[in-house]
Amino acid sequence: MPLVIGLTGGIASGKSTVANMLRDKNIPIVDADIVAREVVEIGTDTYKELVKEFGTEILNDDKTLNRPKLGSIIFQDETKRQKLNNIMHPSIRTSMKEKTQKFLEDGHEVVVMDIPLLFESKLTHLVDKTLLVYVTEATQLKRLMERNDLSEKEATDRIRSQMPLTEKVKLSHAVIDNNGSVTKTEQQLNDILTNWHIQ
Ligand SMILES: CC(C)(COP(=O)(O)OP(=O)(O)OC[C@H]1O[C@@H](n2cnc3c(N)ncnc32)[C@H](O)[C@@H]1O)[C@@H](O)C(=O)NCCC(=O)NCCS
Ligand SMILES: Nc1ncnc2c1ncn2[C@@H]1O[C@H](COP(=O)(O)OP(=O)(O)OP(=O)(O)O)[C@@H](O)[C@H]1O
Repeated sequence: MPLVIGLTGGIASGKSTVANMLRDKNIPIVDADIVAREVVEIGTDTYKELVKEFGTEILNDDKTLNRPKLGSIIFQDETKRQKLNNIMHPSIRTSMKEKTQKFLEDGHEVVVMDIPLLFESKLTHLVDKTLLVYVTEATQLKRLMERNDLSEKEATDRIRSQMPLTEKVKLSHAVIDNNGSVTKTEQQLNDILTNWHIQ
């Protein structure tokens, strides 16, 4: 029986780090953040709707999306973020379903969907198992500020725009604690895959 795993977490909790470990095991990953970039390439319907809603101020000189600018608008304004979600999420969802289906048709037994907003967007029906990458809020804040070069306020706004990771723990089939070393994270991942009879 093929298995679709929903890999989730919070912003900067370590989903990509775990996704890379799974990729090294030749498990295909369908990454929502990558798909979210594809659906807003210049000229797509989603791109046009975004410009209509938020104006040309969200574009760079070469007409590509100015991601830091759009991020600074939507992460400090819940209403605007909801508008962005309403414009982008349908096309992201459609594309993710198609990509996953394609991997299954190609004969892959396990496919991972990496979806940061798996619980917030109520997408759990798309997957068989949910795997959470958990960190404390202190670790999350520190890693997010460092990785994205954000102020504490900017990083906190982003974290607050998502369901608390402590809530996601209760909803997940398995949890990886990524507060420690990458090696410890990999050991936990391997144990979970063994439990799920994947390796
Ligand atoms: C606002 C955008 C342009 C900022 O781009 P940027 O390159 O700075 O960030 P990136 O795309 O790498 O996202 C980083 C993380 O932010 C968080 N995040 C992104 N969008 C949202 C959102 N609408 N609500 C809550 N958290 C979000 C996720 O944890 C994601 O992994 C971009 O995040 C985006 O297009 N967001 C809308 C699409 C979306 O909801 N993506 C989340 C996965 S479905
Ligand atoms: N166990 C760890 N120890 C130290 N640093 C880590 C660990 N895991 C991840 N990091 C670092 O924390 C940051 C966030 O990790 P990563 O990019 O994997 O998170 P993410 O959940 O995919 O983030 P996003 O959803 O925002 O794209 C990165 O800079 C990464 O190198």
